[in-house]
Amino acid sequence: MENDTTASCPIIAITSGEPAGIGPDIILSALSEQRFSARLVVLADPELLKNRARLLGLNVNIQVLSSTKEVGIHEAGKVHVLPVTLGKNSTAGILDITNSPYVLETLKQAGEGCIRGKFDAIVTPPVHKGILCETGVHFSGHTEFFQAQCQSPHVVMMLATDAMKVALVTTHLPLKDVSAAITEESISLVVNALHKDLKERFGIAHPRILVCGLNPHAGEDGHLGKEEIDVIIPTLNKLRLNGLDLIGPLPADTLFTPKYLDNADCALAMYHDQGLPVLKYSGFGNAVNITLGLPIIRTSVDHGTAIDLAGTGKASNGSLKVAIQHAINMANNAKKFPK
Ligand SMILES: NC(=O)C1=CN([C@@H]2O[C@H](COP(=O)(O)OP(=O)(O)OC[C@H]3O[C@@H](n4cnc5c(N)ncnc54)[C@H](O)[C@@H]3O)[C@@H](O)[C@H]2O)C=CC1
Ligand SMILES: NCC(=O)COP(=O)(O)O
Repeated sequence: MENDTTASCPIIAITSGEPAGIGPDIILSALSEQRFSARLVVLADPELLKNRARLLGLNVNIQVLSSTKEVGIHEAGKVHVLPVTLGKNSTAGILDITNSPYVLETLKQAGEGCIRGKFDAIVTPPVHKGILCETGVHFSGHTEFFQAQCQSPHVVMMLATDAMKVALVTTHLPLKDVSAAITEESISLVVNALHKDLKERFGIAHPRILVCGLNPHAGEDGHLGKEEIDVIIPTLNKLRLNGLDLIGPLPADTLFTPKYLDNADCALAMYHDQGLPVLKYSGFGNAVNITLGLPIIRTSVDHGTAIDLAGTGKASNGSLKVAIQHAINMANNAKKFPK
């Protein structure tokens, strides 16, 4: 019976994130404080976790495994680790380029394990994009990393709190490049992927999506920008012919008000800083970041590496707990309704 229960629990891979950031701290505290109904395995250097637990004064039982077959159902205070070796001992709060290959290796192993069915989902604590880029690789985010690894034609970044969901047409793009990236193709791919996953992964039978304009006042009839008239409105009209329930484009400053949000399932922003500040204002510390459109399940936290808090015990683990729980729920749903 115990074995049946164990086998039916999803295996969730948790990467360590940037070793000098708060990733190790929040993994240790979250897995100590709460029991999750899943087999959790952390891809990390065991010494990093042991050192950080000592620094934080956390009494955690860190068990190093050689295979996922050894992972039992999570118990509060126990951390199962599949070892990945750091380039160099990491000091909390001090970024070191020597450890960038380690960070990328944890992501690579997590993605490969998920693609091969060894893991049911990945949860990623934050990485520091800058220190990864300094090795010469272009790393703009986990979203794009897993998109490339899974060879997915298009993915969608969506952040969610209990109160709202916000998805993005463009992800980590310099602002000067956003307008050119708002095309019929990009909007259609994102809207279709979002609609599909809201139905299949979130059980929303008829998703209603609010769509932001790009310009102030959604272009004010073309007087404050033409992207709405030239691209966004015609594309939404075509998508509506397929039965999609799309409201907009609405001016982003009024879309994010209860009148609209209370009557829709998700808001779609045109770019990162149009949508995410609102979401973070409403629920920073308790939101989840989910990559839609991948063949695998990936969730993440709503915050960055918070280098200033690493090793201090002041980092909140709220978002990581929400990200782990979402990954478990999505993995259980995927088992119930295999594609
Ligand atoms: N999922 C990921 O991998 C993400 C990575 N990042 C990366 O993180 C790095 C730092 O980014 P910042 O813009 O400084 O954002 P940040 O989220 O690391 O820090 C912003 C502020 O929030 C505080 N904060 C962040 N997380 C907290 C937590 N769990 N508990 C309490 N306070 C918290 C920090 O102390 C700081 O004052 C960048 O390299 C960025 O690219 C940012 C967002 C997500
Ligand atoms: N603001 C969210 C963010 O930057 C996280 O990006 P990703 O690493 O999840 O792609």
